[in-house]
Amino acid sequence: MASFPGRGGGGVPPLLLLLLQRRQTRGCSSVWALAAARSPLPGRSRSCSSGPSAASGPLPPSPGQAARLARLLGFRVGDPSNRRCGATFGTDAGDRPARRVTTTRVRSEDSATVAAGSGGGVRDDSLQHPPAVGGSEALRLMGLAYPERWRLTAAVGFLTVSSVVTMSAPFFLGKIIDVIYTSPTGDHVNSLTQLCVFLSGVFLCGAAANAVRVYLMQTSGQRIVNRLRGNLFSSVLKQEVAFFDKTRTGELINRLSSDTALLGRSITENLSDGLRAGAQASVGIGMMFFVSPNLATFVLGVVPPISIKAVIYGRYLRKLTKMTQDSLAQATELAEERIGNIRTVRAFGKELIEIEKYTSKVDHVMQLAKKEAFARAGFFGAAGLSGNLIVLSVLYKGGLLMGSAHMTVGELSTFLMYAFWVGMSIGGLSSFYSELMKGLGAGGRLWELLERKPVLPFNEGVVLNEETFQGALEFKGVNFAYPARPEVKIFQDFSLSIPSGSITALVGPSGSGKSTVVTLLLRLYDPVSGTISIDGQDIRQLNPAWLRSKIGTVSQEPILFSCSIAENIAYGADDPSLVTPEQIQKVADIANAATFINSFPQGFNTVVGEKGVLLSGGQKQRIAIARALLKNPRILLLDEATSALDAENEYLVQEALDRLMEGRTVLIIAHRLSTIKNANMVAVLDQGKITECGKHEELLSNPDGLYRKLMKKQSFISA
Ligand SMILES: Nc1ncnc2c1ncn2[C@@H]1O[C@H](COP(=O)(O)OP(=O)(O)OP(=O)(O)O)[C@@H](O)[C@H]1O
Repeated sequence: MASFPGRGGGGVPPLLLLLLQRRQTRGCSSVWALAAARSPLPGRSRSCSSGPSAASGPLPPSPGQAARLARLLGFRVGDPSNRRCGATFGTDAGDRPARRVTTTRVRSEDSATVAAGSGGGVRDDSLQHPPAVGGSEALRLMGLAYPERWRLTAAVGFLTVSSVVTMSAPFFLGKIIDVIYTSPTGDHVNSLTQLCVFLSGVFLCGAAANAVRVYLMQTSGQRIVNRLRGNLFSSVLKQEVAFFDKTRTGELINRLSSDTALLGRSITENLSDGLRAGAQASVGIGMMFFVSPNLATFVLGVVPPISIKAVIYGRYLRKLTKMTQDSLAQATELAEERIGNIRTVRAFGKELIEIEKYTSKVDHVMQLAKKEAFARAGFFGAAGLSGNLIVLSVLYKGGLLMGSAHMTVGELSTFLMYAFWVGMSIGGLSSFYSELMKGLGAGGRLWELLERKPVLPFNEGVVLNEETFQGALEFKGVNFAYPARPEVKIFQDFSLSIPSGSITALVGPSGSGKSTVVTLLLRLYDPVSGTISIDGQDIRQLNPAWLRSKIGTVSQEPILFSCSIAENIAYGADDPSLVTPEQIQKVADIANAATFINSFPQGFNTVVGEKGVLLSGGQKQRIAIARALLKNPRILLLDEATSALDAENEYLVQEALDRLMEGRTVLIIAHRLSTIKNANMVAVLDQGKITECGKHEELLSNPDGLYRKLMKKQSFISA
């Protein structure tokens, strides 16, 4: 039987060797290097980091990005096998009975459409800069965690159990080493077995407690994030359209995906990691003093100066990392925009120029990354060296203490293990702090959005009597400028009266403000002065949601959502989930859409692709008309298609529009002579006001009128 060296014997105990090996296999060449490496560097992966912790990784792609990526990877966007909106229509799905169409309940699709269309442009600076982090932010964070208080309390309980086990392990392992080294041969087997069995039980409890803690923390974090995302999305969708004019869509998506995850993680997993690190660091330091005050004083004299240098270096690294990330973000932004608009890039033949632009951006990323790699290499080299020197000096000092019978081999092992834990925990604490600050910063940006009151009300105000509602429209002395460009006056003393049940054609030069009339009627913006009324009631008094439910719109290029044709049509109803396949079939028939829809293999279940990209212009128009028919609005706002539809398509769309217009108050931005001729009244818009108004023939008879000039320009008349 092998004999073990006794007390004060030379050589490193096997457990120590194991410990040293373990540290090295974790990719860090010393305890302190590992601790320091964990601490100051942003973007490092951390333990238990799935779920909300995904915040520190790359953002998940938006639906638009996903679709674009899918196309790049060779998937057909809209392929039923990878579609996202999966409602089936009629009995197409085999022998299953017809199912009702289900879509999210959102009112006024066209207001959403206009909102989406008007996005981009000026950045809302308030969303760019995170507000200063203060005590109120911390309180709000706690408020967010409040609904999860019982889960979190239980998690903290399990955390305590697992930490106690973790921190008692070195003590007992030291005892085992002493038993091995000091008990007489034969005797130590019993004690060793007993201690190992006991410790296995303790470790098992610790492992179970840790597993439950991780589960509780992760689920609580995800629940908080989900609640936060729901509230945020609801707050964003209720904002006035001018808000979207000033705020980038990407900015909002970032808030929804990244900031919410960061915040959720910060108050659950990160908090739990921080608490554990704090407790373990203090217990560990206490135990180091308990095991050997002499050695503990020596270690605490050596480590802090090295740690301070590591922190300073870490900050420099963090700055470099941020610069690299910013530069990468610019490259990604360029790639996203160009790939998203590949048709335009292709049409202009700018592929090579774009590749060059992207390459130069990526080269810049490379230069920064090289600098970062150099700094990181130096950091890890220095950290590894100092860590190893610390371990060596502790071993040297500990060896001397063992030689003078002030320490046993087990105590030295215990001491080293506690030192290891303290190093890890201090690293964890500094990482906790930086994550907490990130979370608080993200929180600051989120509160702003969450608490932002829309300038225009969303769903409050007067609702008119449905029975007597006529839908007569009137603009009186309206002055208007878009909030994003207040200095450009679009309307000045604009007045127009549209009797109920009549068809009014609005004509005017490009940019004169025809579409703006539609946005004002939908109350996407309020006039600066003057009134817009419906049945004599100022629309500012009306409930905007009710008002929009009475107005149907069909724009030149209707926006469809990336789900089935049936779902797109059902979107027009107040509650799409109540729409039956028969109703959809009926409006599709009236809109001259049923024939082409039924010619698709999937019929009404055909997925139309992002913004309806898989359909032709005329087909999209007819689906939009069917959607408007289902809405059955009293007032119709139409923007006639200018794009050249082929004769057949034009006839079908026109016939569908004629049916749609029957018995409603219609304002039509007219581009075709036949529409203008059939209108009850033609209004000519120029330089912010209505300059002429009357029947086609009356206006034509004015030789100096703008109307006549416009007709001539469009070759509707010859002289
Ligand atoms: N969201 C917006 N923010 C700021 N300015 C806008 C916005 N939307 C439109 N404008 C500006 O308002 C003016 C009127 O635009 P509008 O789209 O109403 O004209 P239009 O007569 O419909 O033009 P077209 O016949 O070319 O479609 C234009 O100068 C345009 O640049």
